Amino acid sequence: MSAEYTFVDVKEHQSKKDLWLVVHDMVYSCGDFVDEHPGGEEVLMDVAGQDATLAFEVLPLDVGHSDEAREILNGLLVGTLKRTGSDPKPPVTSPSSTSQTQSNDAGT
Ligand code: HEM
Repeated sequence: MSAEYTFVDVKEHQSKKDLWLVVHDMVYSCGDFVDEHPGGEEVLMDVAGQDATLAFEVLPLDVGHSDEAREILNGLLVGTLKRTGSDPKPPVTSPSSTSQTQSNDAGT
């Protein structure tokens, strides 16, 4: 699927059963996966409807998720993110970019 969604669209899916999140400007529908997540449903609910790039890449065990987790994520893809002018910039997650400090409040 290659539909395009804005954050306005993504934010409409914040319930446990209908949970979208953004990782690297791709949009994923994770409702069916929430109960199976080894990290628990709470952390997914925390980023529901938001950019979860940092949460996915960095927070778990300080190293991010495994390749297996990435494959699961791929299977949940519903489209790509279309950023509009006022949207937060994508978080910088490259390990080589430690000198960059960037605040990314994707919340409302
Ligand atoms: C749809 C997106 C996600 C998928 C498919 C996913 C998948 C997984 C998988 C398969 C694991 C097992 C370890 C591994 O293979 O890396 C895991 C662990 C974990 N995940 Fe996620 N995850 C997602 C999003 C998140 C988010 C947004 C957070 C927020 C911080 C998070 C936090 C964790 C934590 C803390 C663990 C470690 C659990 C433990 O072993 O104690 N995950 N996740």
